[in-house]
Amino acid sequence: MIQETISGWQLGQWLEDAKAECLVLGISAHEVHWFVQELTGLDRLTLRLQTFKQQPSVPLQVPWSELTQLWQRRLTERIPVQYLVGVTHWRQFTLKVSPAVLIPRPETELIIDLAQSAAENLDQDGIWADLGTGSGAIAIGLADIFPRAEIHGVDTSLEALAIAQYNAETTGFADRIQFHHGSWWQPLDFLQGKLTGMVSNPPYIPSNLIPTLQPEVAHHEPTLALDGGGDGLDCIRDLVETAPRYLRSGGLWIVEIMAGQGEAVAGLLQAQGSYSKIKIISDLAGFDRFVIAYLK
Ligand SMILES: C[S@@+](CC[C@H](N)C(=O)[O-])C[C@H]1O[C@@H](n2cnc3c(N)ncnc32)[C@H](O)[C@@H]1O
Repeated sequence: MIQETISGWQLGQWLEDAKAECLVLGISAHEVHWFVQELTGLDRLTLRLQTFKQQPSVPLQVPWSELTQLWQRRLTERIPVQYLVGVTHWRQFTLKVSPAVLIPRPETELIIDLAQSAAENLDQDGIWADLGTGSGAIAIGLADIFPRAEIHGVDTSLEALAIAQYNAETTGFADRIQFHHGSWWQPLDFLQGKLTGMVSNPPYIPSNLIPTLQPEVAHHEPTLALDGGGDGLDCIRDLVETAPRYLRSGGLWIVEIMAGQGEAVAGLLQAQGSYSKIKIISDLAGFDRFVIAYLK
């Protein structure tokens, strides 16, 4: 609901100041536009071309005082802008986020395309699982690319599952995705041997690295979503060991990993003995980012 307006000229002045503050703190100046875009009715092009400066009044979705206070919290507390505005954009979706969920990352968008191409010769109408669903992003992406598939999303966090459910509803996929509370496969016991594919972006950061991450991540994103134990591979080890019981023969196993973990994860899959066609896949920046395998 529009509660207030501000003159285009005043907004222009504020934007200039906010961008200068970003420069000092090493925050991308794009964030200011993104922040204003979410909290006003202005679109990206209008902000970039600054045509709003001639507008006598720009409508706001929150009072001006609240908008500026939120921005101050961005700068002083290093709260991610997505948590401040309550949404993020991921693939073609606008997803609700809160500090209860990891902010879905642009690099994770690729896992959906990978699942699609890796599943070309599989039964795409089958049953798919997104283990560690968080905001529900991957489950929603899978529902989108596999229009007749049955999707299951699992998380141990009830707060995350409430957000995932909300996102499934607002994106129109609620009837295609079932969310379950529990640890990895445990709530999917009834699907043993039936899964066409498992897609997961599990916690994979080594515990001792978490305090060294940028403050937006280390202080504000849920540790449950980040911490992969001593070497970062605790959850992945679990998924390597347990997935063969749930995947059907030929079923797909895809996991997001951290740069440098590719060889170790491929080694775990190899040693487990039930997988074939194990492949490490790099992201657009050229770092190990995903590992794919198929159940023999
Ligand atoms: C890295 S986040 C990924 C969230 C989302 N899938 C994404 O890609 O944006 C990892 C998720 O795994 C969940 N998680 C951690 N341990 C889990 C477990 N034992 N069983 C199920 N989910 C778990 C966390 O709550 C978090 O939502």
